Amino acid sequence: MLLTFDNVSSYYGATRILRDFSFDMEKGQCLCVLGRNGVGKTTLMRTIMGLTDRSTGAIRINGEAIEAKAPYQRAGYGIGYVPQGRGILADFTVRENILLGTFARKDKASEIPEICLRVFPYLRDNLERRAGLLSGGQKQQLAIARALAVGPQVLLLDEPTEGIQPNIVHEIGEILRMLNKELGISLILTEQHIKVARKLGDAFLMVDNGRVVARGAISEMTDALVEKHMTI
Ligand SMILES: Nc1ncnc2c1ncn2[C@@H]1O[C@H](COP(=O)(O)OP(=O)(O)OP(=O)(O)O)[C@@H](O)[C@H]1O
Repeated sequence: MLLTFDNVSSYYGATRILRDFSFDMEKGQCLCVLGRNGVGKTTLMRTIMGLTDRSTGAIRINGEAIEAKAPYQRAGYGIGYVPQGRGILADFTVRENILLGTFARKDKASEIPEICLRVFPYLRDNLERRAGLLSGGQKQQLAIARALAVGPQVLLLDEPTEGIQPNIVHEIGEILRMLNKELGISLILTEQHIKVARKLGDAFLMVDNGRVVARGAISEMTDALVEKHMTI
């Protein structure tokens, strides 16, 4: 298994957000994490990276326990993170933003890895542009490029299509599909667009109130399940 969560609880202060959370995912899969706002999807991503205040239970990457590792060490296991809101540094150039991703690499590469620019020609042609000047879709490309600079075996994407113009949602979806199916990078994504989830996902995880309430192959994600756990 690429990633395993075994009875994980995760906390902000004394508040437990994830509750006895268990799942696993195979290498090469695209896993879609679904659920209403506030149920703990972002907290799941942050728990994988070690960014919540505290967690209990076991987290394994390729069978190796990482729950005691610091966030930068987890990145070194090949986990790239595209946070909600993207976390782009507006005053830095495109080049500088991508280079931030390389700091977590084990080989300490100081050049922009070729893959980042091959996937995103716009970024290749605008390396010295200030990142704050980019459009929403271009900033999302930059956040994905920065995560790719880690050299990831798995990419965590928190609402990659949020705040992006409808015509660009499709484009981001195509890029993610290519990373997953052609380059073999595993994906974990939270997604509000059920259509995008159904198109990209191999497996799903439905979350409600900090718990896994359903999981399985994406073909098993019925409309009834979506209705029950996603409509307000
Ligand atoms: N830094 C924090 N400190 C305390 N509580 C937090 C913190 N971040 C999130 N929470 C709480 O944890 C719960 C889960 O939030 P989380 O952001 O993981 O949900 P989500 O499913 O990703 O929702 P959204 O789609 O709105 O981002 C919420 O009740 C939220 O108020």
